Amino acid sequence: MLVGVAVLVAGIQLLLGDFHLPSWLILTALLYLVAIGVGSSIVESRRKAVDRVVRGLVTAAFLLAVAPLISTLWTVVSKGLAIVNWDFITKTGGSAFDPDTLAVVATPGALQAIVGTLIITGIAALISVPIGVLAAVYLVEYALPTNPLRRTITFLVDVMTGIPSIVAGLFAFSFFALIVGPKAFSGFSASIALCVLMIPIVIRSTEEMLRLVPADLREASLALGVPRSATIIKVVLRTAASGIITGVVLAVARVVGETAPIFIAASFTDNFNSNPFDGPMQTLPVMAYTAYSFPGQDIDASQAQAWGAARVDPRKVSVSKRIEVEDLNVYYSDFLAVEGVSIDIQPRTVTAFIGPSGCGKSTFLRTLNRMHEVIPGGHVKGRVLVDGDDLYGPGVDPVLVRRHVGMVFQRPNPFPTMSIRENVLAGARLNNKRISRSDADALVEKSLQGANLWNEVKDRLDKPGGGLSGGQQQRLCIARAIAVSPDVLLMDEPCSALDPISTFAIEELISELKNEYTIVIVTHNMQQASRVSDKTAFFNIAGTGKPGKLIEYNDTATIFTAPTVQATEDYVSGRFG
Ligand SMILES: Nc1ncnc2c1ncn2[C@@H]1O[C@H](COP(=O)(O)OP(=O)(O)OP(=O)(O)O)[C@@H](O)[C@H]1O
Repeated sequence: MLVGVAVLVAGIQLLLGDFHLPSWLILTALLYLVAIGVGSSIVESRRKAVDRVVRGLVTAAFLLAVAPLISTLWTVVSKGLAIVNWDFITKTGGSAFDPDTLAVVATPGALQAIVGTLIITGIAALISVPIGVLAAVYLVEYALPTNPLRRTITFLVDVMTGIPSIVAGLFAFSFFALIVGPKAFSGFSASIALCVLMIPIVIRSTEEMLRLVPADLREASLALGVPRSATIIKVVLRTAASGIITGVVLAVARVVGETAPIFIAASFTDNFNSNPFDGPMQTLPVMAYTAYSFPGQDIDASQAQAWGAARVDPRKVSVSKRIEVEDLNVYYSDFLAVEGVSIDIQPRTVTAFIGPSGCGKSTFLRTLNRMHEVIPGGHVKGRVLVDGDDLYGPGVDPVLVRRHVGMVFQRPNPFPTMSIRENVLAGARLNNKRISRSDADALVEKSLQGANLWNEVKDRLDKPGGGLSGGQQQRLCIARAIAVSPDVLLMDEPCSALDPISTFAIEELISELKNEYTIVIVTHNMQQASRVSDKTAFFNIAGTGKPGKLIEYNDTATIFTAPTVQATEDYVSGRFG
Protein backbone atom coordinates (compact mmCIF):
# COMPACT_ATOMS: atom_id res chain seq x y z
CA MET A 1 0.00 0.00 0.00
CA LEU A 2 2.89 2.33 0.84
CA VAL A 3 4.31 1.93 -2.65
CA GLY A 4 0.88 2.57 -4.19
CA VAL A 5 0.41 5.79 -2.25
CA ALA A 6 3.98 6.90 -3.07
CA VAL A 7 3.45 6.34 -6.82
CA LEU A 8 0.10 8.12 -6.68
CA VAL A 9 1.54 11.20 -4.99
CA ALA A 10 4.52 11.25 -7.36
CA GLY A 11 2.14 10.97 -10.34
CA ILE A 12 0.01 13.88 -9.15
CA GLN A 13 3.10 16.00 -8.52
CA LEU A 14 4.48 15.18 -11.98
CA LEU A 15 1.12 15.99 -13.58
CA LEU A 16 1.21 19.36 -11.87
CA GLY A 17 4.77 19.67 -13.20
CA ASP A 18 6.29 20.33 -9.79
CA PHE A 19 7.97 17.22 -8.34
CA HIS A 20 9.57 18.12 -4.99
CA LEU A 21 11.26 15.38 -2.90
CA PRO A 22 10.46 16.65 0.70
CA SER A 23 6.80 17.41 -0.09
CA TRP A 24 6.53 14.02 -1.90
CA LEU A 25 7.78 12.21 1.23
CA ILE A 26 5.55 14.20 3.62
CA LEU A 27 2.42 13.83 1.47
CA THR A 28 3.11 10.10 0.98
CA ALA A 29 3.46 9.57 4.76
CA LEU A 30 0.29 11.56 5.55
CA LEU A 31 -1.84 9.87 2.87
CA TYR A 32 -0.50 6.42 3.86
CA LEU A 33 -1.45 7.02 7.52
CA VAL A 34 -4.96 8.16 6.55
CA ALA A 35 -5.39 5.24 4.11
CA ILE A 36 -4.09 2.59 6.53
CA GLY A 37 -6.29 4.03 9.33
CA VAL A 38 -9.49 4.08 7.24
CA GLY A 39 -8.75 0.77 5.45
CA SER A 40 -7.91 -1.10 8.64
CA SER A 41 -10.98 0.19 10.53
CA ILE A 42 -13.22 -1.06 7.64
CA VAL A 43 -11.50 -4.43 7.00
CA GLU A 44 -10.16 -5.25 10.48
CA SER A 45 -11.24 -3.46 13.69
CA ARG A 46 -10.99 0.00 15.22
CA ARG A 47 -8.36 -1.23 17.70
CA LYS A 48 -6.16 -2.62 14.90
CA ALA A 49 -6.56 0.63 12.94
CA VAL A 50 -5.41 2.74 15.90
CA ASP A 51 -2.50 0.31 16.42
CA ARG A 52 -1.42 0.62 12.75
CA VAL A 53 -1.70 4.43 12.71
CA VAL A 54 0.27 4.81 15.98
CA ARG A 55 2.94 2.39 14.68
CA GLY A 56 3.14 4.44 11.47
CA LEU A 57 3.41 7.69 13.45
CA VAL A 58 6.23 6.27 15.64
CA THR A 59 8.12 5.06 12.54
CA ALA A 60 7.67 8.46 10.87
CA ALA A 61 8.90 10.25 14.02
CA PHE A 62 11.99 7.99 14.10
CA LEU A 63 12.77 8.65 10.43
CA LEU A 64 12.27 12.38 10.99
CA ALA A 65 14.73 12.28 13.91
CA VAL A 66 17.49 10.40 12.01
CA ALA A 67 17.05 12.33 8.76
CA PRO A 68 19.13 15.38 9.86
CA LEU A 69 21.82 13.06 11.24
CA ILE A 70 22.10 11.08 8.03
CA SER A 71 21.95 14.24 5.95
CA THR A 72 24.77 15.87 7.98
CA LEU A 73 26.90 12.73 7.83
CA TRP A 74 26.34 12.40 4.10
CA THR A 75 27.16 16.04 3.39
CA VAL A 76 30.34 16.02 5.51
CA VAL A 77 31.59 12.68 4.18
CA SER A 78 30.78 13.35 0.53
CA LYS A 79 32.23 16.86 0.51
CA GLY A 80 35.12 16.13 2.90
CA LEU A 81 36.22 12.91 1.24
CA ALA A 82 37.27 14.74 -1.85
CA ILE A 83 39.91 16.73 0.01
CA VAL A 84 40.92 14.33 2.85
CA ASN A 85 44.04 12.57 1.62
CA TRP A 86 47.49 11.81 3.02
CA ASP A 87 48.76 15.31 2.25
CA PHE A 88 45.75 16.91 3.95
CA ILE A 89 46.45 15.21 7.28
CA THR A 90 50.27 15.37 7.18
CA LYS A 91 50.81 18.91 5.90
CA THR A 92 50.18 22.34 7.28
CA GLY A 93 47.69 24.30 5.26
CA GLY A 94 45.99 27.67 5.18
CA SER A 95 45.81 30.84 3.15
CA ALA A 96 49.02 32.42 1.88
CA PHE A 97 49.89 35.30 -0.41
CA ASP A 98 51.37 34.14 -3.68
CA PRO A 99 53.76 36.88 -4.92
CA ASP A 100 53.75 35.48 -8.47
CA THR A 101 50.05 35.64 -9.01
CA LEU A 102 49.48 38.43 -6.44
CA ALA A 103 46.60 36.39 -5.03
CA VAL A 104 45.75 34.87 -1.59
CA VAL A 105 45.88 31.12 -2.16
CA ALA A 106 44.29 28.48 0.13
CA THR A 107 46.50 25.39 0.43
CA PRO A 108 44.83 22.25 1.77
CA GLY A 109 46.44 20.79 4.94
CA ALA A 110 45.12 20.27 8.46
CA LEU A 111 48.18 19.04 10.41
CA GLN A 112 48.28 22.20 12.55
CA ALA A 113 44.57 21.77 13.41
CA ILE A 114 44.80 18.02 14.08
CA VAL A 115 47.80 18.47 16.41
CA GLY A 116 46.10 21.49 18.06
CA THR A 117 42.88 19.52 18.62
CA LEU A 118 44.78 16.58 20.16
CA ILE A 119 46.87 18.81 22.45
CA ILE A 120 44.05 21.10 23.61
CA THR A 121 41.50 18.28 24.14
CA GLY A 122 44.16 15.99 25.67
CA ILE A 123 45.21 18.60 28.27
CA ALA A 124 41.53 19.33 29.04
CA ALA A 125 40.85 15.59 29.56
CA LEU A 126 43.99 15.12 31.69
CA ILE A 127 42.81 17.89 34.02
CA SER A 128 39.05 17.27 33.96
CA VAL A 129 38.83 13.48 34.26
CA PRO A 130 40.72 13.11 37.62
CA ILE A 131 38.99 16.19 39.09
CA GLY A 132 35.55 15.03 37.89
CA VAL A 133 35.92 11.39 38.99
CA LEU A 134 37.37 12.34 42.42
CA ALA A 135 34.63 14.95 42.98
CA ALA A 136 31.97 12.34 42.13
CA VAL A 137 33.61 9.78 44.48
CA TYR A 138 33.52 12.42 47.25
CA LEU A 139 29.87 13.26 46.57
CA VAL A 140 28.67 9.63 46.43
CA GLU A 141 31.01 7.80 48.82
CA TYR A 142 32.03 10.28 51.51
CA ALA A 143 29.75 13.32 51.81
CA LEU A 144 26.51 13.04 53.79
CA PRO A 145 23.43 14.49 52.05
CA THR A 146 23.34 17.32 54.64
CA ASN A 147 27.02 18.20 54.19
CA PRO A 148 27.21 21.91 53.14
CA LEU A 149 30.24 21.26 50.92
CA ARG A 150 28.33 18.53 49.06
CA ARG A 151 25.40 20.89 48.52
CA THR A 152 27.72 23.63 47.29
CA ILE A 153 29.51 21.33 44.84
CA THR A 154 26.20 19.94 43.54
CA PHE A 155 24.86 23.48 43.06
CA LEU A 156 28.00 24.63 41.25
CA VAL A 157 27.97 21.54 39.01
CA ASP A 158 24.33 22.28 38.10
CA VAL A 159 25.20 25.88 37.28
CA MET A 160 28.31 24.91 35.32
CA THR A 161 26.35 22.39 33.23
CA GLY A 162 24.27 25.26 31.87
CA ILE A 163 27.10 27.68 31.06
CA PRO A 164 27.18 28.70 27.37
CA SER A 165 30.49 27.53 25.94
CA ILE A 166 31.42 31.01 24.80
CA VAL A 167 31.33 32.15 28.47
CA ALA A 168 33.83 29.40 29.29
CA GLY A 169 36.08 30.80 26.54
CA LEU A 170 35.70 34.36 27.87
CA PHE A 171 36.48 33.15 31.41
CA ALA A 172 39.67 31.39 30.32
CA PHE A 173 40.78 34.29 28.15
CA SER A 174 40.11 36.89 30.92
CA PHE A 175 41.83 34.71 33.50
CA PHE A 176 45.00 34.35 31.41
CA ALA A 177 44.84 38.01 30.32
CA LEU A 178 44.99 39.00 34.02
CA ILE A 179 48.05 36.77 34.52
CA VAL A 180 50.08 37.24 31.34
CA GLY A 181 48.55 40.42 29.94
CA PRO A 182 46.57 41.10 26.73
CA LYS A 183 46.85 38.77 23.75
CA ALA A 184 46.93 35.83 26.20
CA PHE A 185 46.05 33.42 23.41
CA SER A 186 47.34 29.92 24.00
CA GLY A 187 46.34 26.28 23.62
CA PHE A 188 46.47 25.87 27.41
CA SER A 189 44.02 28.72 27.86
CA ALA A 190 41.65 26.92 25.46
CA SER A 191 42.14 23.69 27.43
CA ILE A 192 41.07 25.48 30.62
CA ALA A 193 37.97 26.75 28.80
CA LEU A 194 37.17 23.15 27.79
CA CYS A 195 37.77 21.98 31.40
CA VAL A 196 35.01 24.35 32.54
CA LEU A 197 32.68 22.52 30.14
CA MET A 198 34.00 18.98 30.75
CA ILE A 199 34.25 18.81 34.56
CA PRO A 200 30.47 19.07 35.26
CA ILE A 201 29.74 16.39 32.63
CA VAL A 202 32.36 14.01 34.08
CA ILE A 203 31.09 14.64 37.66
CA ARG A 204 27.45 14.10 36.67
CA SER A 205 28.00 10.93 34.63
CA THR A 206 30.44 9.41 37.16
CA GLU A 207 28.04 10.25 40.03
CA GLU A 208 25.20 8.44 38.26
CA MET A 209 27.38 5.38 37.55
CA LEU A 210 28.63 5.19 41.17
CA ARG A 211 25.05 5.42 42.48
CA LEU A 212 24.14 2.45 40.28
CA VAL A 213 26.69 0.24 42.09
CA PRO A 214 24.60 -1.73 44.64
CA ALA A 215 25.30 -0.90 48.32
CA ASP A 216 25.50 -4.71 48.85
CA LEU A 217 28.84 -4.81 47.04
CA ARG A 218 30.36 -2.10 49.25
CA GLU A 219 29.12 -3.97 52.34
CA ALA A 220 30.45 -7.28 50.99
CA SER A 221 33.90 -5.77 50.56
CA LEU A 222 33.91 -3.88 53.90
CA ALA A 223 32.77 -7.09 55.63
CA LEU A 224 35.90 -8.80 54.27
CA GLY A 225 37.95 -6.32 56.26
CA VAL A 226 38.85 -4.25 53.21
CA PRO A 227 39.37 -0.54 53.98
CA ARG A 228 36.90 1.94 52.50
CA SER A 229 39.47 3.43 50.14
CA ALA A 230 40.36 0.02 48.64
CA THR A 231 36.66 -0.85 48.44
CA ILE A 232 36.03 2.30 46.41
CA ILE A 233 38.99 1.80 44.09
CA LYS A 234 38.83 -1.97 43.57
CA VAL A 235 35.14 -2.72 43.88
CA VAL A 236 33.02 0.38 43.31
CA LEU A 237 35.09 2.08 40.60
CA ARG A 238 35.86 -1.27 38.94
CA THR A 239 32.17 -2.18 38.82
CA ALA A 240 31.28 1.24 37.43
CA ALA A 241 34.32 1.46 35.10
CA SER A 242 32.58 0.92 31.77
CA GLY A 243 29.90 3.51 32.60
CA ILE A 244 32.49 6.03 33.77
CA ILE A 245 34.54 5.53 30.59
CA THR A 246 31.41 6.08 28.50
CA GLY A 247 30.79 9.32 30.45
CA VAL A 248 34.36 10.48 29.82
CA VAL A 249 34.11 9.67 26.11
CA LEU A 250 30.84 11.64 25.93
CA ALA A 251 32.48 14.56 27.73
CA VAL A 252 35.42 14.51 25.31
CA ALA A 253 33.00 14.27 22.37
CA ARG A 254 31.07 17.22 23.79
CA VAL A 255 34.14 19.50 23.88
CA VAL A 256 36.16 18.29 20.91
CA GLY A 257 33.75 19.98 18.55
CA GLU A 258 33.69 23.32 20.40
CA THR A 259 34.54 26.32 18.29
CA ALA A 260 33.61 29.51 20.17
CA PRO A 261 35.61 29.02 23.43
CA ILE A 262 38.70 27.91 21.48
CA PHE A 263 38.35 30.74 19.02
CA ILE A 264 38.30 33.20 21.95
CA ALA A 265 40.97 31.57 24.14
CA ALA A 266 43.44 30.30 21.52
CA SER A 267 42.54 32.68 18.69
CA PHE A 268 43.21 31.23 15.25
CA THR A 269 46.26 30.66 13.15
CA ASP A 270 47.22 28.73 10.09
CA ASN A 271 50.72 28.24 11.49
CA PHE A 272 51.84 24.95 12.97
CA ASN A 273 52.17 25.43 16.77
CA SER A 274 52.69 22.42 19.06
CA ASN A 275 53.52 24.50 22.17
CA PRO A 276 50.28 24.92 24.17
CA PHE A 277 51.83 27.63 26.35
CA ASP A 278 52.90 29.96 23.57
CA GLY A 279 50.68 31.76 21.10
CA PRO A 280 47.57 30.94 19.11
CA MET A 281 46.77 27.37 18.22
CA GLN A 282 44.33 25.93 15.74
CA THR A 283 41.82 23.11 16.16
CA LEU A 284 39.72 21.33 13.53
CA PRO A 285 36.42 23.09 14.42
CA VAL A 286 38.12 26.50 14.37
CA MET A 287 39.80 25.60 11.07
CA ALA A 288 36.42 24.68 9.60
CA TYR A 289 34.94 27.91 10.90
CA THR A 290 37.72 30.23 9.74
CA ALA A 291 38.04 28.55 6.36
CA TYR A 292 34.33 29.05 5.85
CA SER A 293 34.04 32.57 7.30
CA PHE A 294 37.30 34.03 6.05
CA PRO A 295 37.94 32.29 2.75
CA GLY A 296 40.95 33.05 0.65
CA GLN A 297 40.39 34.20 -2.91
CA ASP A 298 39.90 30.65 -4.04
CA ILE A 299 36.58 30.27 -2.25
CA ASP A 300 36.01 26.75 -3.56
CA ALA A 301 39.38 25.54 -2.24
CA SER A 302 38.78 27.31 1.05
CA GLN A 303 35.35 25.75 1.44
CA ALA A 304 36.74 22.35 0.51
CA GLN A 305 39.29 22.91 3.30
CA ALA A 306 36.39 23.70 5.67
CA TRP A 307 34.55 20.50 4.77
CA GLY A 308 37.73 18.48 5.21
CA ALA A 309 38.17 19.75 8.70
CA ALA A 310 34.87 18.58 10.28
CA ARG A 311 44.01 -0.87 50.16
CA VAL A 312 46.51 -2.33 55.69
CA ASP A 313 49.39 -3.71 57.60
CA PRO A 314 48.31 -7.05 59.06
CA ARG A 315 48.64 -5.73 62.68
CA LYS A 316 47.40 -8.86 64.45
CA VAL A 317 44.53 -8.12 66.81
CA SER A 318 43.60 -10.99 69.06
CA VAL A 319 40.00 -11.34 67.98
CA SER A 320 38.82 -14.88 68.51
CA LYS A 321 35.85 -17.10 69.08
CA ARG A 322 33.87 -16.33 72.25
CA ILE A 323 31.73 -13.19 72.10
CA GLU A 324 30.63 -11.38 75.28
CA VAL A 325 28.43 -8.34 74.89
CA GLU A 326 28.05 -6.07 77.93
CA ASP A 327 25.16 -3.60 78.18
CA LEU A 328 25.29 -2.52 74.53
CA ASN A 329 23.15 0.37 73.28
CA VAL A 330 23.03 0.80 69.51
CA TYR A 331 22.18 4.15 67.93
CA TYR A 332 21.36 5.59 64.51
CA SER A 333 22.41 9.19 65.24
CA ASP A 334 20.13 10.11 68.23
CA PHE A 335 17.74 7.17 67.71
CA LEU A 336 18.29 4.35 70.21
CA ALA A 337 17.50 1.28 68.09
CA VAL A 338 18.65 -1.49 70.47
CA GLU A 339 18.95 -1.06 74.24
CA GLY A 340 20.97 -2.76 76.97
CA VAL A 341 21.92 -6.04 75.29
CA SER A 342 24.14 -8.37 77.33
CA ILE A 343 24.78 -11.79 75.83
CA ASP A 344 27.47 -14.48 75.94
CA ILE A 345 27.92 -16.30 72.61
CA GLN A 346 29.84 -19.57 72.90
CA PRO A 347 32.59 -20.62 70.48
CA ARG A 348 31.79 -23.28 67.90
CA THR A 349 28.08 -22.92 68.27
CA VAL A 350 25.32 -21.62 66.06
CA THR A 351 23.34 -18.86 67.76
CA ALA A 352 20.08 -17.72 66.20
CA PHE A 353 18.60 -14.24 66.65
CA ILE A 354 14.81 -14.28 66.29
CA GLY A 355 12.13 -11.67 66.87
CA PRO A 356 9.49 -9.56 65.11
CA SER A 357 10.42 -7.19 62.29
CA GLY A 358 12.11 -3.96 63.47
CA CYS A 359 13.24 -5.30 66.88
CA GLY A 360 16.87 -4.68 65.91
CA LYS A 361 18.23 -8.17 65.16
CA SER A 362 20.15 -7.06 62.09
CA THR A 363 21.25 -3.83 63.74
CA PHE A 364 22.65 -5.75 66.73
CA LEU A 365 24.28 -8.38 64.49
CA ARG A 366 26.12 -5.68 62.58
CA THR A 367 27.66 -4.32 65.80
CA LEU A 368 29.51 -7.63 66.19
CA ASN A 369 31.87 -6.80 63.29
CA ARG A 370 31.55 -3.02 63.45
CA MET A 371 29.63 -2.89 60.16
CA HIS A 372 27.04 -0.75 61.97
CA GLU A 373 29.46 2.19 61.84
CA VAL A 374 29.42 2.08 58.05
CA ILE A 375 25.97 3.71 58.20
CA PRO A 376 26.29 7.47 58.72
CA GLY A 377 25.39 8.33 62.35
CA GLY A 378 25.69 4.67 63.43
CA HIS A 379 27.42 4.31 66.82
CA VAL A 380 27.29 2.17 70.01
CA LYS A 381 27.74 2.54 73.79
CA GLY A 382 28.86 -0.52 75.73
CA ARG A 383 31.39 -3.29 75.13
CA VAL A 384 31.72 -6.22 72.75
CA LEU A 385 34.50 -8.57 73.85
CA VAL A 386 35.82 -11.23 71.55
CA ASP A 387 38.01 -13.59 73.57
CA GLY A 388 38.41 -10.77 76.10
CA ASP A 389 39.42 -8.03 73.61
CA ASP A 390 37.03 -5.09 73.28
CA LEU A 391 36.14 -4.60 69.61
CA TYR A 392 35.30 -0.98 70.41
CA GLY A 393 38.38 -0.33 72.52
CA PRO A 394 40.63 2.64 71.73
CA GLY A 395 42.94 2.05 68.78
CA VAL A 396 41.12 -1.01 67.45
CA ASP A 397 40.83 -0.80 63.68
CA PRO A 398 37.33 -1.78 62.46
CA VAL A 399 38.90 -2.98 59.22
CA LEU A 400 40.94 -5.59 61.12
CA VAL A 401 37.91 -6.56 63.20
CA ARG A 402 36.00 -7.38 60.00
CA ARG A 403 38.77 -9.72 58.87
CA HIS A 404 38.18 -11.82 61.95
CA VAL A 405 34.42 -11.55 62.00
CA GLY A 406 33.11 -12.33 58.51
CA MET A 407 29.63 -11.62 57.27
CA VAL A 408 27.13 -13.10 54.81
CA PHE A 409 24.24 -10.95 53.77
CA GLN A 410 20.55 -11.45 53.07
CA ARG A 411 20.90 -11.21 49.32
CA PRO A 412 23.78 -13.01 47.59
CA ASN A 413 26.23 -10.28 46.51
CA PRO A 414 29.13 -11.75 44.50
CA PHE A 415 31.26 -9.08 42.81
CA PRO A 416 29.83 -8.90 39.28
CA THR A 417 33.10 -7.96 37.58
CA MET A 418 34.93 -10.96 39.06
CA SER A 419 35.00 -14.65 38.14
CA ILE A 420 34.06 -17.39 40.65
CA ARG A 421 37.76 -17.86 41.45
CA GLU A 422 38.40 -14.12 41.79
CA ASN A 423 35.35 -13.77 44.07
CA VAL A 424 36.76 -16.41 46.45
CA LEU A 425 40.15 -14.65 46.41
CA ALA A 426 38.60 -11.17 46.76
CA GLY A 427 39.47 -10.76 50.47
CA ALA A 428 43.15 -11.46 49.78
CA ARG A 429 43.40 -9.64 46.47
CA LEU A 430 41.49 -6.50 47.56
CA ASN A 431 43.85 -6.26 50.55
CA ASN A 432 46.88 -6.54 48.26
CA LYS A 433 48.03 -9.78 49.91
CA ARG A 434 50.66 -11.53 47.80
CA ILE A 435 49.67 -15.09 47.28
CA SER A 436 51.30 -17.63 44.99
CA ARG A 437 49.35 -19.29 42.19
CA SER A 438 49.48 -22.69 43.93
CA ASP A 439 48.42 -21.20 47.32
CA ALA A 440 45.61 -19.36 45.55
CA ASP A 441 44.43 -22.56 43.86
CA ALA A 442 44.52 -24.41 47.18
CA LEU A 443 42.60 -21.59 48.92
CA VAL A 444 39.96 -21.50 46.19
CA GLU A 445 39.43 -25.26 46.37
CA LYS A 446 39.41 -25.36 50.21
CA SER A 447 36.98 -22.44 50.50
CA LEU A 448 34.63 -23.76 47.81
CA GLN A 449 34.73 -27.22 49.36
CA GLY A 450 34.05 -25.60 52.74
CA ALA A 451 31.02 -23.96 51.18
CA ASN A 452 29.87 -27.21 49.51
CA LEU A 453 30.19 -25.62 46.10
CA TRP A 454 33.41 -27.10 44.71
CA ASN A 455 31.88 -30.00 42.75
CA GLU A 456 29.33 -27.71 41.10
CA VAL A 457 31.80 -25.06 39.90
CA LYS A 458 35.26 -26.69 39.64
CA ASP A 459 35.01 -26.80 35.84
CA ARG A 460 34.03 -23.14 35.43
CA LEU A 461 36.10 -21.23 37.96
CA ASP A 462 36.84 -18.52 35.42
CA LYS A 463 33.17 -17.88 34.62
CA PRO A 464 31.49 -14.84 36.26
CA GLY A 465 30.18 -15.33 39.83
CA GLY A 466 26.96 -13.65 38.81
CA GLY A 467 26.18 -16.51 36.43
CA LEU A 468 25.41 -18.97 39.23
CA SER A 469 21.96 -19.74 40.67
CA GLY A 470 20.82 -17.74 43.75
CA GLY A 471 21.68 -20.61 46.13
CA GLN A 472 25.08 -21.16 44.48
CA GLN A 473 25.79 -17.42 44.63
CA GLN A 474 25.03 -17.41 48.36
CA ARG A 475 27.39 -20.40 48.88
CA LEU A 476 30.01 -18.51 46.81
CA CYS A 477 29.57 -15.55 49.21
CA ILE A 478 30.08 -17.95 52.14
CA ALA A 479 33.22 -19.33 50.41
CA ARG A 480 34.43 -15.75 49.92
CA ALA A 481 33.80 -14.99 53.63
CA ILE A 482 35.58 -18.13 54.91
CA ALA A 483 38.54 -17.63 52.52
CA VAL A 484 39.82 -14.82 54.77
CA SER A 485 39.84 -17.34 57.68
CA PRO A 486 37.54 -15.49 60.05
CA ASP A 487 36.95 -16.75 63.60
CA VAL A 488 33.32 -15.76 63.63
CA LEU A 489 30.73 -15.86 60.83
CA LEU A 490 27.72 -13.56 60.98
CA MET A 491 24.76 -14.39 58.72
CA ASP A 492 21.92 -11.94 58.23
CA GLU A 493 18.91 -13.91 56.97
CA PRO A 494 21.15 -15.83 54.52
CA CYS A 495 18.32 -17.95 53.11
CA SER A 496 15.52 -15.42 52.84
CA ALA A 497 16.11 -14.94 49.10
CA LEU A 498 16.51 -18.67 48.37
CA ASP A 499 14.28 -21.58 47.36
CA PRO A 500 13.78 -24.56 49.79
CA ILE A 501 16.47 -26.75 48.12
CA SER A 502 19.12 -24.01 48.26
CA THR A 503 18.01 -23.23 51.82
CA PHE A 504 18.54 -26.88 52.77
CA ALA A 505 22.06 -26.78 51.21
CA ILE A 506 22.97 -23.66 53.25
CA GLU A 507 21.55 -25.15 56.47
CA GLU A 508 23.63 -28.30 55.98
CA LEU A 509 26.65 -26.11 55.38
CA ILE A 510 26.01 -24.11 58.59
CA SER A 511 25.90 -27.36 60.59
CA GLU A 512 29.32 -28.32 59.14
CA LEU A 513 30.86 -24.85 59.49
CA LYS A 514 30.12 -24.68 63.22
CA ASN A 515 32.92 -27.20 63.80
CA GLU A 516 35.32 -24.41 62.86
CA TYR A 517 33.51 -21.15 63.37
CA THR A 518 31.33 -19.35 65.88
CA ILE A 519 28.19 -18.66 63.86
CA VAL A 520 25.50 -16.10 64.55
CA ILE A 521 22.46 -16.14 62.28
CA VAL A 522 19.47 -13.80 62.04
CA THR A 523 16.39 -15.63 60.82
CA HIS A 524 12.66 -15.11 60.54
CA ASN A 525 12.18 -18.80 59.95
CA MET A 526 11.36 -20.55 63.27
CA GLN A 527 11.91 -24.03 61.79
CA GLN A 528 15.29 -22.93 60.52
CA ALA A 529 16.29 -21.54 63.94
CA SER A 530 15.24 -24.81 65.61
CA ARG A 531 17.00 -26.89 62.88
CA VAL A 532 20.40 -25.17 62.75
CA SER A 533 21.00 -23.40 66.08
CA ASP A 534 22.27 -24.53 69.47
CA LYS A 535 21.30 -21.30 71.22
CA THR A 536 18.51 -18.84 70.45
CA ALA A 537 18.15 -15.19 71.42
CA PHE A 538 14.67 -13.68 71.26
CA PHE A 539 14.52 -9.91 70.67
CA ASN A 540 11.35 -7.83 71.00
CA ILE A 541 10.21 -4.27 70.69
CA ALA A 542 7.60 -2.52 72.91
CA GLY A 543 6.24 -0.40 70.04
CA THR A 544 7.15 1.82 67.07
CA GLY A 545 9.96 4.25 67.91
CA LYS A 546 10.91 2.27 71.05
CA PRO A 547 14.27 0.47 71.26
CA GLY A 548 14.51 -3.27 70.63
CA LYS A 549 15.61 -5.42 73.61
CA LEU A 550 16.96 -8.91 74.19
CA ILE A 551 14.11 -10.65 76.00
CA GLU A 552 15.35 -14.19 76.44
CA TYR A 553 18.48 -16.18 75.56
CA ASN A 554 18.80 -19.90 76.15
CA ASP A 555 19.33 -23.29 74.52
CA THR A 556 17.27 -23.53 71.36
CA ALA A 557 15.35 -26.55 72.66
CA THR A 558 14.38 -24.61 75.82
CA ILE A 559 13.35 -21.47 73.89
CA PHE A 560 11.06 -23.53 71.64
CA THR A 561 9.60 -25.88 74.27
CA ALA A 562 9.76 -24.19 77.69
CA PRO A 563 10.53 -20.45 77.42
CA THR A 564 10.46 -18.50 80.69
CA VAL A 565 9.01 -15.28 79.24
CA GLN A 566 5.40 -15.15 78.00
CA ALA A 567 6.33 -12.95 74.99
CA THR A 568 8.84 -15.57 73.84
CA GLU A 569 6.23 -18.30 74.05
CA ASP A 570 3.72 -16.14 72.17
CA TYR A 571 6.28 -15.46 69.43
CA VAL A 572 7.63 -19.00 68.91
CA SER A 573 4.12 -20.43 68.95
CA GLY A 574 3.15 -17.96 66.23
CA ARG A 575 0.74 -15.87 68.30
CA PHE A 576 2.43 -12.61 67.10
CA GLY A 577 5.23 -11.29 64.90
N1 LIG B 1 19.84 2.89 58.36
C1 LIG B 1 18.99 3.12 59.37
N2 LIG B 1 18.79 4.37 59.83
C2 LIG B 1 17.94 4.63 60.87
N3 LIG B 1 17.23 3.70 61.49
C3 LIG B 1 17.38 2.42 61.07
C4 LIG B 1 18.27 2.06 59.99
N4 LIG B 1 18.21 0.71 59.79
C5 LIG B 1 17.33 0.24 60.70
N5 LIG B 1 16.84 1.27 61.46
C6 LIG B 1 15.87 1.17 62.55
O1 LIG B 1 16.42 0.37 63.57
C7 LIG B 1 15.42 -0.47 64.10
C8 LIG B 1 15.87 -1.93 64.03
O2 LIG B 1 15.93 -2.31 62.64
P1 LIG B 1 16.53 -3.70 62.14
O3 LIG B 1 16.55 -3.70 60.69
O4 LIG B 1 17.80 -3.97 62.88
O5 LIG B 1 15.41 -4.69 62.67
P2 LIG B 1 15.25 -6.25 62.37
O6 LIG B 1 14.77 -6.88 63.64
O7 LIG B 1 16.48 -6.81 61.76
O8 LIG B 1 14.08 -6.18 61.31
P3 LIG B 1 13.80 -7.14 60.07
O9 LIG B 1 13.59 -8.53 60.65
O10 LIG B 1 12.58 -6.57 59.47
O11 LIG B 1 15.01 -7.08 59.19
C9 LIG B 1 14.11 -0.20 63.35
O12 LIG B 1 13.34 0.73 64.07
C10 LIG B 1 14.62 0.43 62.07
O13 LIG B 1 13.69 1.32 61.56
